This record gives sequence, structure tokens and C-alpha cells, in this order.
Amino acid sequence: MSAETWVAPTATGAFDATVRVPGSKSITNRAYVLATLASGPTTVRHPLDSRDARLMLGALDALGASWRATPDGVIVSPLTAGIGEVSVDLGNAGTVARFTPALAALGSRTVRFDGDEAIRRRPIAPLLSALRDLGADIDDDGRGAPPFTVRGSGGLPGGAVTVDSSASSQFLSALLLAGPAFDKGVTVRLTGGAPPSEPHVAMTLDLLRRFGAAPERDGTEFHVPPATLSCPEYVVEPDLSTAAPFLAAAALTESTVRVRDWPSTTTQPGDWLRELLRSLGARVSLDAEGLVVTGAGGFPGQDLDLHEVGELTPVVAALLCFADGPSRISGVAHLRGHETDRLAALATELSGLGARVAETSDGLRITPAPLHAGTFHTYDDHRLVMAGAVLGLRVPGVVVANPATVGKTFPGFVATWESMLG
Ligand SMILES: O=C(O)C1=C[C@@H](OP(=O)(O)O)[C@@H](O)[C@H](O)C1
Ligand SMILES: C=C(OP(=O)(O)O)C(=O)O
Repeated sequence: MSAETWVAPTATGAFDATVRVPGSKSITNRAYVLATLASGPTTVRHPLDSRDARLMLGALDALGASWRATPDGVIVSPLTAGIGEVSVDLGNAGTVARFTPALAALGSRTVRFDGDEAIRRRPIAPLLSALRDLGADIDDDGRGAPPFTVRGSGGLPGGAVTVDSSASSQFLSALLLAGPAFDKGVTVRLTGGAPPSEPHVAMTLDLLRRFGAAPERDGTEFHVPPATLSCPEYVVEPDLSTAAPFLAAAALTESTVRVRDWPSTTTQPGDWLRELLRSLGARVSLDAEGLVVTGAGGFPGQDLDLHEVGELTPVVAALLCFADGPSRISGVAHLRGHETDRLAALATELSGLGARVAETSDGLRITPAPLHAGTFHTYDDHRLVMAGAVLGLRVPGVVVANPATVGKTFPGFVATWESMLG
């Protein structure tokens, strides 16, 4: 692999591999945020160590929390009071950009938030407006995206607020995660369409409960009363969305792939992959060791609404390029505000390798066609690197640009992928 490109390896036959994927980004970064609001230290075991997780720890450090690494985890100590001006680097991490501004508003520092060029295109206005309604003092340039500055005033009254979370479930999750620390807690009523990524909302409620809060939900209304949080130890599950390309590999090469430590119950959206792979004819079984998937060869085109599991779209789109007929992906208009405009990027890059892919208003239409060698550009999007790897399994000469960008969630992806193929 050169630094700039990686020729994704082609499978020469069926294989049998066992894979370990790192901790869930979404769980790790929620656990870190809640740990800073707890009354004592939290040991987060098996957390993700990646760019997004480090950006979160860097942000929490700037905001006045402290942490230290242990051999199998990170011990996070709560936020402390402090004054002065600090900066938070958001990189291109949605969880950092959306989950940490409320923490800044609860503190006493003046905090400037900014990051990569790409984060300056990702929506945040509905969240900033809800935080202002809850008492936060925030300056922004009116574009509805970073940069922005939060002037902490030592606490927030909280109370009732409405938010349109249809562009990202992270707006809602951000308000709920900070809810226990507001004087009056928070009552959030959703306006606009249903938030995407419903499992991530369930994940937020689950972690709040694990830290001792008592969130309640009644349809589109959520209530989080004030609470003293505590969770001396939290064990992070493997990231099931990171597992997606490995499971797709089993499906595409009639191989067997075991993903270790797949949880028997989880709020992660990646658990839906079990259902998808079964509908593609794969054999899927879950036992104490993990998930085992054996691919079955050809599969029909699919009509998939991915609204609840949008982050899986790049890998699923790559997989569907090998279906026996056309497929449709819908419900994911919000992917235009992800790491990149994922619908445009996937349409361009999959078409560039020979597939017939068209953008729709909320998804993609994919008509399989013989694919050929070429460069697969990745737009600083970790999940496009994973999609390129999946394509390369069946198409010799797929050159994945900027493979290192996969370090957002899995710095060891290329090495693990190559060792899976033996
Ligand atoms: O809360 C979270 O951890 C996430 C929520 C989802 O965001 P959107 O609702 O913006 O899609 C998901 O796509 C992202 O990868 C992680
Ligand atoms: C949308 C994603 O990330 P983020 O946490 O930056 O929103 C993703 O990982 O697919």
C-alpha cells in the first residue's frame, strides 16, 4: 500500500476467517460524554481507539475533563470548573460536533468549535437553536454549520424544547445526553420528519439508563429528568457497522466469516445485517463466540429503506452491485450531510467502475453491470474505503484512494482485511 492508494485485494477463492473489529464509535463516544457528567470516574473498557474517539477525548480535555489510558480501556474523570478560552477540534466527527457543545454550555469556558473543511458543510443549526432555547449563549456565522463559539455560564436551566432532528438523529441524542445535567432536566419534542438512525436514539436512551438516568419516551416526546450519574465501569461492544464489509465479503465470495463477540442483544444498527444477509441467502448464526456468516452465491436485487441504518449504505450499495438484478435504496436523503454527500459520491464512484447507479431524491438505484478496474475515490469518508474494499474482492484493479481515511473508525482496517483473505 502506498500512502495515497491501496489496491484492494481480489479474493482468489472461498476462505474461512475469524475477525475482530474494534469498539463501537457511537457507544464509545456516548460513554465518554456521559462519564464527564458523572459524579466519579468511569472506566470505559474496550473503547474504540480511532480518529473520532481521540477527537472526542481531545474535546473533553479542552472542556475540563481528564482521562488516562489503561491496558484495556480509558478512565474518564468528570468535568471540572475552569475559565478562559479554549478550542475544540471537531475533525469530521459528527458525534463530537453534536454531543460536546452542550457540555461547553454547562461549563464556564468560552469554547471555539471548528474542524475539517468537511464538517463546515455538515448541518448543526437545529441543535444550536435548541441549545439557545435551553439557555446557551452561542455565536455562529449563520451558515448552520461549524465554526461556532459557545460561552459557558456555569450551568443551564434546561426545560422544554422542540427540535427538528430529521437531518441527523445526533441533534436529539445530544440534547438527551446532556439532559441529566440541566437544572430542570430536558423535555424534547420532535418537529419535522422522523429522525433517521432510530437505533442510535435507542442507544442514547440505553446509555443514559446505564449511567443511572431515567429517560422516558412517549412517541415523539422525550423527557430526561435531572440526575446524578454514575457508572464505575462500562464495557463497549464491537462496532457492528465496522463489521459490515467483512460480512459482505462472506456473502460475495461464498466464504465463512466469523465476527467475534457479536452481542446477543444490542441497540447498534449493524445488527440489522443479520436480517439482510439471511435475505441474500447466506447462512447466519449467532452463538457465544460471535456471528458466523457463510455466503451462498448469487442473490436477487433488493428494495431497501435504510432510513434507520443509514451509516451502512456505502457497504450495502457496494454489495448490491453484484446482485442478479436492479436494486433500490431509499430513506437516506440525510446522507448528503454525512462525511461527504454519500449519495453523490457513491453514484459517481460506482458508475466510474462500470455499474449503472443513479441518485434519487432519497437514495440510489443500482443496476448491476460488469465492473472494471479503476480508481475509487473516497472523499475523506471511512465507509467509502470499506465499500472500495468490498468491490475489490470481485473486481481486480480497484485502487482505493486515501485508504488512511478509514482511521476515522478503524485504523487497522487494511491489515485486518488483508489477513482475512489470507
Ligand atoms: O449517534 C450516533 O452515534 C450516530 C448517528 C447516525 O447519525 P445520523 O443520524 O446523522 O445519520 C449515524 O449515521 C452516525 O454514524 C453515528
Ligand atoms: C455518519 C457517520 O459518522 P459521524 O459520527 O461523523 O456522523 C458514519 O460513521 O457513518
